Amino acid sequence: MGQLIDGVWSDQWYDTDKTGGKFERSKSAFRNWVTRDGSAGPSGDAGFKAEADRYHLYVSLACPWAHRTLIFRKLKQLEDLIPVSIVSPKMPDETGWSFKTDEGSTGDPLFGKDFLHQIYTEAMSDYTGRVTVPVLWDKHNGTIVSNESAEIIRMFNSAFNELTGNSEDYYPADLRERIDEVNARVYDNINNGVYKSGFATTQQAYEDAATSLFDALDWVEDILGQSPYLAGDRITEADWRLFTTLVRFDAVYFGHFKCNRRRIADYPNILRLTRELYAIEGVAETVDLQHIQTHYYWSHTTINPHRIVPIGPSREELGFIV
Ligand SMILES: N[C@@H](CCC(=O)N[C@@H](CS)C(=O)NCC(=O)O)C(=O)O
Repeated sequence: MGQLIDGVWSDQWYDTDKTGGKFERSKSAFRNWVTRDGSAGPSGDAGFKAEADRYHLYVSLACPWAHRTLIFRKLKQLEDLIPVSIVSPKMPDETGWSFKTDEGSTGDPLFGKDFLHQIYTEAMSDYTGRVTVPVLWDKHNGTIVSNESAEIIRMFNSAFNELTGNSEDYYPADLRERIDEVNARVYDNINNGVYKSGFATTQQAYEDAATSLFDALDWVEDILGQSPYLAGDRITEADWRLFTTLVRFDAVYFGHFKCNRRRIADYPNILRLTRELYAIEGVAETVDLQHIQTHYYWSHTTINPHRIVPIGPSREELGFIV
């Protein structure tokens, strides 16, 4: 996995030497917010007003973080307002994410670039850091609004409501404290926990991450035994943030990332939630198992040097379709 250094691509893998074999995720760099009237959001600059034909979303169908933004784009009826470009599922160290159409990318209709790192340098010519999806691009200011999925879904949740007429709220004021609390544990131990387990380079770091992951899944299973959703009786952001990890779990994290104490299919309540969310209109079409499996097994050659992509499982085998 490479990164940009002073605007130049460099093919370095994550350095876990300094952290005792532990994978540590770096912070996203672009942190502006689209708001209803263009005023500043919780971070970054003002000047990103919610408007039609202004923003463009770059995603990978394989990536759980980008997947959150695709789901919110559907749920909030933003498809006509915010077009999307999809990168190739293959992410080689030599180039990072690409727009190769013969590998399943849509290409880059906006700029005609070959690689996602060129979108980052289009925004900031001397950018240093990781080149990640999702990216929310602003055509008006010619820059990246945000490359932080947790914040992009909050923008999608409310900033465009007047344009779409959709006022569904997945982060309602009365549940915020509970949602934040659930998100914190789910992020650290589950969403990012699978990566900490898979990218660990010492036995101890792996065992610590995998153990915390399954403790957290047991905790989620308990919550879902008492209430239909993570924050009570309404579907919220907390459920969607967990969902994108759940739909990948048995297909890639169980094998490729060695998260193999149990499958999601072994947790009745978690499986029930996964199925229910999967069945919501528009959601199944955001789940692309081929991109998911190809990305992980093909791209991480330190874990899977021969790039062999397994033959399954299918949606039916995963139990998503009842
Ligand atoms: N904090 C970011 C993380 C995004 C992220 O790590 N995306 C991965 C794909 S799943 C990526 O693009 N990785 C490329 C890299 O780290 O070089 C977010 O949630 O938006």
